[in-house]
Amino acid sequence: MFLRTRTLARFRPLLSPVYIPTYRSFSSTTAIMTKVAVAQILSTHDVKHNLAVSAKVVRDAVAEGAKAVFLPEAADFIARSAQETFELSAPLSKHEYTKGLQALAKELGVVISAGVHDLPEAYENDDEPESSLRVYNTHVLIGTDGELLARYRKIHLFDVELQQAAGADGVVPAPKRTGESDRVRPGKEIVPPVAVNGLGKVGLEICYDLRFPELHIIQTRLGAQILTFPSAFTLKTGKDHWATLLRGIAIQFQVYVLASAQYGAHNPQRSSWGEALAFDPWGRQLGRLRSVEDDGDKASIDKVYAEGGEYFLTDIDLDTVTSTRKQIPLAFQKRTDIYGVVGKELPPHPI
Ligand SMILES: O=C(O)CNC(=O)[C@H](CS)NC(=O)CCC(=O)C(=O)O
Repeated sequence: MFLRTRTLARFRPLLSPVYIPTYRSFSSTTAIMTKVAVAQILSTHDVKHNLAVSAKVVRDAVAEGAKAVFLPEAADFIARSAQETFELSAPLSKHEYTKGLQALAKELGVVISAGVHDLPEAYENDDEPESSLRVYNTHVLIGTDGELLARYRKIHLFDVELQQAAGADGVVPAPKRTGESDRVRPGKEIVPPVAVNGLGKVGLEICYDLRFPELHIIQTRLGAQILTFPSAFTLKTGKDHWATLLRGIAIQFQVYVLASAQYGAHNPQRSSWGEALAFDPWGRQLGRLRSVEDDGDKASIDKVYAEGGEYFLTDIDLDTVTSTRKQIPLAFQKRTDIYGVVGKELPPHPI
């Protein structure tokens, strides 16, 4: 009893029924549809080029009526080493790529979401040792006046060892290690969803975060109606996990899911799966771009991508959030009396 009371008290702010105002207005609102673009590009270590490609995507999408454009993780660059990642990174106030997007957002009156790499501002008290080369893997949301609406630094880092398929000779190569935390500092905060005109409340996540439902729970309890995942998925996990996880999130959290993606070979050591996707809160697919597997001839496709990105347009209609949540009222059926242990009290998963 004591434990349960404490647990509930701690989570009380997150348990308030944040959806109620939306329900009240359900029958009286007329649908407001907002067109958005979900993009995929092939970033390299050439920041100027990546900015030019990103800007072209944004301009083209806006010309077709997009009010917001979603660019992928690491849109500013994908570097060839930790050293290069550090050298190409800067505090956001001095960040060439982000400032370029801010100027563009203001010029065109568009909202832009993008993944970038940043370093602490001079005033920030960061625990990282002076000698560290690690940067933040950051999602910026830029408003129509070019202002920074939010900055979310990725909290879950992609430290994994993926088994590789056997080669033609039957020999299984050593597992492929990706140590994102070798070059990235973990973010320390969840950013509450950002209210954006016409889009409702936008929750900011990044790539690997999508595997951590705790973050989606918190984002949706705080009111998120859209969850955004700028990403750069691996070929192996892109093939088996990417689309399924994203659709599952849309259905389980009754949100729009917008997942922009990196596509193709960034350098000889590193490729991304692509397949930018969007789902509505019912789980219907709203748009999809190609994965590298869709393209037999990777080299020629990469050339297309090196010259420009791709995007699809889709409409966000907040009534779909409301109607989905009204039909299947998950938020009101939570058994928080039973699963109050989810969170800090839960012991680590025994391997
Ligand atoms: O390195 C950069 O500059 C940008 N960061 C990334 O590309 C990150 C870290 S390596 N990629 C992922 O999180 C892939 C997750 C993934 O593929 C999965 O969850 O299966």
